[in-house]
Amino acid sequence: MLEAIHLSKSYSSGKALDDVSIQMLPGQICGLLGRNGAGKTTLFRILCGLIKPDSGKMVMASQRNKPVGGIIERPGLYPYLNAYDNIKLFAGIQGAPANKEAIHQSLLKVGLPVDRKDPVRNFSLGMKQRLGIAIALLNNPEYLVLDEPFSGLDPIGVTALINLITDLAVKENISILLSSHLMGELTRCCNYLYVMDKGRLVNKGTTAQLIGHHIHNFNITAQNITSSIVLQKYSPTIGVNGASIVCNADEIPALLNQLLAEGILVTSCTPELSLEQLVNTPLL
Ligand SMILES: Nc1ncnc2c1ncn2[C@@H]1O[C@H](COP(=O)(O)OP(=O)(O)OP(=O)(O)O)[C@@H](O)[C@H]1O
Repeated sequence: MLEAIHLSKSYSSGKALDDVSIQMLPGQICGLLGRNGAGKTTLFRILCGLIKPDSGKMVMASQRNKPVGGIIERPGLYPYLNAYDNIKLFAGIQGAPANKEAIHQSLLKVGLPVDRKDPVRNFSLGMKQRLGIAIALLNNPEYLVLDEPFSGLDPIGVTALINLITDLAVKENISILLSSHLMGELTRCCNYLYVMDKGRLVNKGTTAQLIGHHIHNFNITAQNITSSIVLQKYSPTIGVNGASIVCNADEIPALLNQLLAEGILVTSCTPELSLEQLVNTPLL
């Protein structure tokens, strides 16, 4: 387990981290949510050992030399080298195995082709993220931190990266911490969420707990939803293919049953996720 305990950090611009504590359990995928300037990157820099906190400490149960790997902001790649040579170079710098077999394994682990010979400047953003992750994994870390990994990716790229992250946590038993200012992506892959605002931790809990406590807007898709009587008690906003309602998450299962009994076939029911709700109504 990795524990960051009461971390604080100030810059000349002010306090970037104020008494922040988090935990990462083996194989857990944690999300760190926060608006721009919330302090996410500062926390990641401390976790990766790039800067020291003014106060607080990190406690890690690990036998490894370099237990934390990560990408802060963008993966730092050599754009004029191909993927193979990038890995070879970083493996050399980090003292990791740099033979052909090890490099091929690194590429395969993140779903990159082993035979692509052109420079990485030609790669899509998603491929560059994968290569960055391969480099972050060179020393077999137990903890991986990824700062804004979904930034700039299209929905297919986001889904592919979520699949890779989930695979790494399950198959390699790596604890992963991801940051984002968007809730949608994090709730799709994280078991546990931390919410930061102005350098402070303002909310935390399992993803299900946070959705259950804080999300009250739901979008229901069903073609014949306008004919529902039961939905009227929620004063729905009716759209072309569905309706939006405000209710508690624990009312949803019964409502879906009632809609089915009315002959309304719901094809999706999605919580409308909002960072504002998590920041403004803390659970801590
Ligand atoms: N090297 C630095 N020198 C001075 N101030 C800094 C430095 N790095 C960060 N800050 C300030 O600390 C605060 C937290 O910044 P940080 O980058 O950690 O937030 P963030 O949540 O990662 O934001 P973003 O999503 O915009 O990257 C901000 O007010 C920022 O301006």
